[in-house]
This record gives sequence, C-alpha cells and structure tokens, in this order.
Amino acid sequence: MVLEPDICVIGAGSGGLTVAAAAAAFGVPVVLIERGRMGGDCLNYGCVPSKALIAAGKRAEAFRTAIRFGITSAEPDIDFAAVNAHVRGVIETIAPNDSVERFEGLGVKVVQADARFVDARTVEAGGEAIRARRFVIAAGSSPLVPAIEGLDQVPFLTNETLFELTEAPKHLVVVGGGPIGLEMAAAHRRLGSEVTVLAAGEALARDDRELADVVLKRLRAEGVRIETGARVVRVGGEAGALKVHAERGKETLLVEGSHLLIAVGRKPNVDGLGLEAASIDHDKASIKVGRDLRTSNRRAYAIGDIAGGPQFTHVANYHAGLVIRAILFRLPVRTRHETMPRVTYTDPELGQVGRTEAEAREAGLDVSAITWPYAENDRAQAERATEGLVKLVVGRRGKLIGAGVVGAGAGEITNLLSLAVAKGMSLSDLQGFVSPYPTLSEIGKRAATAYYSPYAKKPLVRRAIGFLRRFG
Ligand SMILES: Cc1cc2nc3c(=O)[nH]c(=O)nc-3n(C[C@H](O)[C@H](O)[C@H](O)COP(=O)(O)OP(=O)(O)OC[C@H]3O[C@@H](n4cnc5c(N)ncnc54)[C@H](O)[C@@H]3O)c2cc1C
Ligand SMILES: NC(=O)c1ccc[n+]([C@@H]2O[C@H](COP(=O)([O-])OP(=O)(O)OC[C@H]3O[C@@H](n4cnc5c(N)ncnc54)[C@H](O)[C@@H]3O)[C@@H](O)[C@H]2O)c1
Repeated sequence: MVLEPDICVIGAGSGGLTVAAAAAAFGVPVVLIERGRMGGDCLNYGCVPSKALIAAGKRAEAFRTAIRFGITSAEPDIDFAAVNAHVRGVIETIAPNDSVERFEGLGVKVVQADARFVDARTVEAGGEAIRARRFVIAAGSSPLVPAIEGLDQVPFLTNETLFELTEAPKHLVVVGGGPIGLEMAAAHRRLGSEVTVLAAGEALARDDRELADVVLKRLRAEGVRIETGARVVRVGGEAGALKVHAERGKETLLVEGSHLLIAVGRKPNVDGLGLEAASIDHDKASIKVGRDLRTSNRRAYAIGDIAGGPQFTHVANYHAGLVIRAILFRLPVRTRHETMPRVTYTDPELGQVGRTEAEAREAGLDVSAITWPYAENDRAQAERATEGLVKLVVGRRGKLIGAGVVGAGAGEITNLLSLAVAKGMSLSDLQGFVSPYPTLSEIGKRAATAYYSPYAKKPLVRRAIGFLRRFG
C-alpha cells in the first residue's frame, strides 16, 4: 500500500510532534513515523525525567537548609524507588499529550515502525510506502558512547537508562561536565549519592566563566567532586565496583565508583535512515542543512537535534515552526540561532541568551558588561537566595547583545531577557518597563538601571537640571 500525504515526518519527538500537530491543524494530510516511544528523548529520557529528578533533589535539600528560615533542619529519608515512581508519574501524566491516540484524533496517520528512505521521494515503514510531497526528518540524537578502553566490558548508564534506577547509586561517577553531567550530578548528590564528575575540559565550557563558576562552587559545596581537565581513558572493575582512570596532563586519576554515567555529548540518529538512497548529505555530526533547514534533497528538511544546531527542545520546536511556514505557506525562512536561549537546571540555574561577553569580544564587537548581584534584590534576600548575578552584554547605543543569569529562578528570568535580545531591545527598554515588586526578575531591570547611573553624575546633565530649576 502506498500512502501519499503532503508531509511525512520521521520521529515523534519535540520537533516531529510539533510539525505533525501544526500540519493537522491546517487540515494538511500528514504521516508521522515513530519507532520508539512517542514524545522522543525530551519526554522519555531527557528534559522531563531530568527535571523531575532535579525537583526531588531540591525538596531534599530544602530539609537540610531549613534552619535558615528558623525551621529545624533534618537529613531527609530518601526512598529512591518512590523518587523513581515520582519521575515515572510525571512522564505518564504528560504522555497522553504526545500519544498515538491524541495524534490520530488530530487527523495524523501514525505509523509505529522504523523509517527508511528507499529513494528520493519514498520512505518505507512497517511495510508501508510513503510517497510524500515533503519530508521532515526529526529523528533526533542518541548518547555518544566514546571509544574509552574497557568501556565495552563494564556496565554503564546513559540518559536512556539512568532514569530506570530504583536504588540510589552509592557512588555515581559521571563522565562529562556538560549540562547532562552536571544536572544529574547535582540531583543524585542531593538524593544521597556520592558523586564524582570527570570532565575532559572545563565544566560548563560553553558558558560565561564568571557565571559557570557560581554553579561549580555550589556543587562542590554540596559535596560533588568535580575534576576538570581530566580525560577518562580507561575503565575496569565490575558491576558495583568500577575503576575509572583519567589523565590530566602527566597526572593520572583513579576514581572508584558503583555506577558510571556517560554524558559526553550526542550523535545524530542517521544510521538506518537510508539517507544515501534519498541523496541527503550527512556526516558523523548531523544531516547537512542550510539556514532554511533544507537538506541536499529539495523535498526533505531536517530539524531538531539531527540538524546539527543547538540541541534543545525549544530549538526543535522553533525549527518545526519554520518548516511549517516554508512547506504550507511557501514563505522564505532562515534560522537565527544567535538569539537562542539555553538554561542549565542546576541549583542555582544558569541561563544564557545571545552572546556571552567572551563571544562578543571574540567576534570583534565593542561591548561592555554590566553585572548586578542577587544579594541586592529584596526578594532574593527574603528567599535567602542571594547567590548569583545577572550579566548584561551591551553594545553600541546601549543595545542588549546578550545576557546571562545565574541564581535562583534564572530560567524564568532568562525568558524576559530572551525577549529583549530577540527583539533587539536596548537597556533603556529594559530599564523603562514596570516590573512588579518584589520579584527576582527585577534584577535584570536593576542591571540596566546601573548602566545608566553614571549619566546622573555628568556635569552636562546636572547643569540641565540646574537650569530647569529656575522655572520654579
Ligand atoms: C538528559 C537530557 C536532558 C535534557 N534536558 C533538556 C532541557 O531541560 N531543555 C531542553 O530544551 N532540552 C533538553 N534536552 C535536549 C532535548 O531533549 C532534545 O534537544 C530534544 O528532545 C530534541 O528533539 P528532536 O525532535 O530533535 O529529537 P527527539 O526528541 O530525540 O525525537 C526523535 C525521535 O525520532 C525517533 N526516530 C529516530 N530514528 C527513527 C527512524 N529511523 N524511524 C522512526 N523514528 C525514528 C526516535 O525514536 C525519537 O523518538 C535534554 C536532553 C537530555 C538527553
Ligand atoms: N538544560 C538543558 O537544556 C539540557 C540539559 C541536558 C542536555 N541538554 C542538551 O544535550 C546536549 C548534550 O549534553 P552533554 O552534557 O552530554 O554534552 P556536552 O557536549 O555539553 O558536554 C560533553 C562533556 O563531556 C566531556 N568529555 C568528552 N569526552 C570525555 C572523556 N573521555 N572524559 C571526560 N570527559 C569527557 C567534555 O569535556 C564536556 O564536558 C547539550 O549540549 C544540550 O544541548 C540540554
């Protein structure tokens, strides 16, 4: 049987589901193919379980630090199986939104099978041939398993298996100091595990150093051992008693742990897609796309993690919106990744949008950086969440080039700053709106006000005020 929809979407994760739902909403025939769990990485092995685990860790930490509020602190009893049930419960509550039933109800034809191109216009899946006018490849990425000696001889975890644990690891050794490594290190430490992070380079290497250091300092204070510049070269031992060997220059480190988490980046899910049959260029890192997200096959687009840009759910959703515009309305589209926000959900959280100060200077931009500490914010004082700062990267005429926030609720504050950066706003816009008191978001506005405070001391401004006073 040959299906002939307008759009065939491969992958029912963040990107693919959004394309399918939008196409169906406009009454466009669409086939959606998924070989695994509906909802993809984000729902099943990524954002959702990781944030649910982090939320549990936060509650545990609240017990330990309650004394700051005049309430007796206590070491909480942690039932890790119940924590796991909480994580599963969150996934199960959200899952109906992404389910086959919901999408079939929207008018999408869902095929639950492996998809493979057999020629430039045809995909085969589950015994059906799909000849579509356009294809959207949203097949995502998988954990990269590096070529570390001995790794194939020992049990190890990735984000695809970590959330199945019903017993807290005694000592979790995390290979990788990126967002996955640090978010999971933080959550497991708070939930009772000993945790060591081994990172080949800097930890949170893509982030502003001053802001990243606030996160690392807190993690270390909570007892997470973080070794940077430590490349893992060999692993040995056996289940429950693993030996992890790392090299830092001439120094060698040996860490003994009960569990090993590999979090050293992602690889695109290109194997088995039959991309050669459809003349779709790709390499080990991604399917090659232009800024219009088209592949080398003019009928096919690639979006989300597999397209080689920033790997976040909101990016996959953003790509989905662009290809819908391109396919349904034939509008020209171009990705703008420069203004894409990102947040790492450690505690404190770390948010960034636009360029960091270092990136702006490397690009030859004439910028200044304005910082404002959480400690100067009344709400942060009330919440005893005074650790952190906002950093605004400011270009000519006060234009906001980028912004970073580290501290409580940084993810939420990043929303406002993201709007400002995306809309090309200046610091006068950020200073000039009314922000409800007392909120943490006021910190962004306060930083903008600090940028203009030297103007109050300018002789010309003072002379102008003096002159105006003469009029009564
Ligand atoms: C631990 C972790 C935490 C994360 N936390 C966050 C976060 O807090 N915020 C954030 O924005 N991002 C986060 N991410 C990243 C986010 O999960 C991804 O960027 C997002 O899921 C990418 O969406 P996608 O649609 O490109 O791919 P996916 O969601 O991975 O979906 C791809 C789908 O395609 C299917 N598929 C693959 N090949 C085929 C085939 N041949 N045939 C049929 N189906 C196929 C897969 O089974 C999968 O379901 C996290 C990732 C991880 C691993
Ligand atoms: N909050 C979020 O939005 C969120 C959370 C988790 C993941 N993600 C997405 O998932 C992507 C992948 O995250 P990630 O943390 O796996 O990868 P990453 O690429 O961000 O970090 C990889 C880390 O592994 C280290 N590394 C590589 N080889 C090593 C070795 N042999 N020994 C020791 N360390 C080694 C690197 O130095 C680096 O610290 C992220 O880039 C992000 O897009 C997002």
